[in-house]
Amino acid sequence: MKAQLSSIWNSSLKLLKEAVSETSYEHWIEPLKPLGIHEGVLYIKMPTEVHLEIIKSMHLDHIQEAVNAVSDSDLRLELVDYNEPVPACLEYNVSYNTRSDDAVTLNPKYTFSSFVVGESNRLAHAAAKAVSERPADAFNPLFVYGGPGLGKTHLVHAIGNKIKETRPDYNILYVTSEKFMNEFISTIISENSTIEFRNKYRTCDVLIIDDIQFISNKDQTQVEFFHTFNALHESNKQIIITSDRPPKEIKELEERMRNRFEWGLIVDIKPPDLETRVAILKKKASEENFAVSDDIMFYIAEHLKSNIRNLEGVLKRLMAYNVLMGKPITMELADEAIKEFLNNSDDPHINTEYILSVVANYFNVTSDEILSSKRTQEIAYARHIAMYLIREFTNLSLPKIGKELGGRNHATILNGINNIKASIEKNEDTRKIIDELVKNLENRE
Ligand SMILES: Nc1ncnc2c1ncn2[C@@H]1O[C@H](COP(=O)(O)OP(=O)(O)OP(=O)(O)O)[C@@H](O)[C@H]1O
Repeated sequence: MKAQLSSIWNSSLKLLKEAVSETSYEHWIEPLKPLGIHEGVLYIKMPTEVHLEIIKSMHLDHIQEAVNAVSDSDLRLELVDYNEPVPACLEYNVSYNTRSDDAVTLNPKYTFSSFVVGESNRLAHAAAKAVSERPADAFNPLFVYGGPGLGKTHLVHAIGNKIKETRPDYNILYVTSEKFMNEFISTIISENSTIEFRNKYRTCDVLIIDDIQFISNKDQTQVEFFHTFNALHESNKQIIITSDRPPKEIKELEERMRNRFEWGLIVDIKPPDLETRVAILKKKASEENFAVSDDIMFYIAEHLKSNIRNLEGVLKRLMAYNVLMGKPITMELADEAIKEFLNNSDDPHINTEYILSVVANYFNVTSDEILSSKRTQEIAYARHIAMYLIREFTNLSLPKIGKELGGRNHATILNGINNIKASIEKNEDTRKIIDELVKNLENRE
């Protein structure tokens, strides 16, 4: 397979050299690294974020044509971003030699200093710092949960990077639970590899396991992970876990596993507020030496609220437009880039009417009752929740929200929103209700 891979790639490079300009070839194509072929897909690693953007927008067709011309079968191309691990399907034959793994999988860019702290992630950040300073002593396990693209992986890599820096002799393993499962499956066929696998996972000093929810309905993998967890915990080694939800909401997770996750500290990361989103954008832009005006930063941050990966995506897209096509960064260009990244949760079509209907349905009342002047406790609470969600999901000003909510004044709306904000801080139930409603809003047909 390796011989086939290098022969296809080398022959493709020859064609590509003819097909594109010398500069493009040298800058963008030559540094690409073919990782492997699996089930008709050729995986190509991008050395930097800018390569990914440039290849996608300018050279993907060239590469596809060249690969088609030199291979017997149709191969689809899959671009692997610089910070993504080698796809699990290419990894079945990896050796379980532990020491080199951490260097490959911990992203050196994900550090505490590149992580922006705001209200939404303050506790998670503080806990992560404590664990990085006192592994296995502060909180064990540390369980970090939150929605997609909110910085869980970044934070746990930061712990790994910090420990690596301060304790170079530590053996740190970072793995997604999917990779853990794939490696575990491949051990089933040979006793030797089972020993190697257990050696690898049960003797490390720090195990970071990402997206644990993935193993929820995988019984055998859960059992293996349970024993791994016990072995590490008993020998006082640090375990760090991430998930898209808290342990009690992971369905089909064994009770004994759930129980162990609760031994240490469970912290969540919430979607960041506007100021934090702007601060993240500024940080990312300055890391790339990319100048964007404050107006445009705010504009992007106001439109993309629930996933930082999308914020970054817009910035990268603007960089590509700017670097490749020499386009000046304007509001219109930002708008164009934003449209490509708007997902349901940032969808401008989540409007007042829709939010009202979802909230009314949840509380088993009608939209009209929320709009009315009724003051029963339940309706007033539902009304405040609606105010809060409308503010979060739309760009409406307070007076506009007031107008759409039955002609209330802006002070009433502000009061309602502040009530919910305060309640989220001190009342677990309100936070849960908001989380559920956000899911309902995002999952609309
Ligand atoms: N507070 C932050 N400061 C700086 N960058 C951040 C922050 N939060 C997230 N990011 C960036 O957003 C991107 C997505 O973050 P990350 O991959 O850590 O999210 P995640 O929560 O693990 O998502 P998923 O559950 O989808 O895997 C990363 O590039 C990360 O650097």
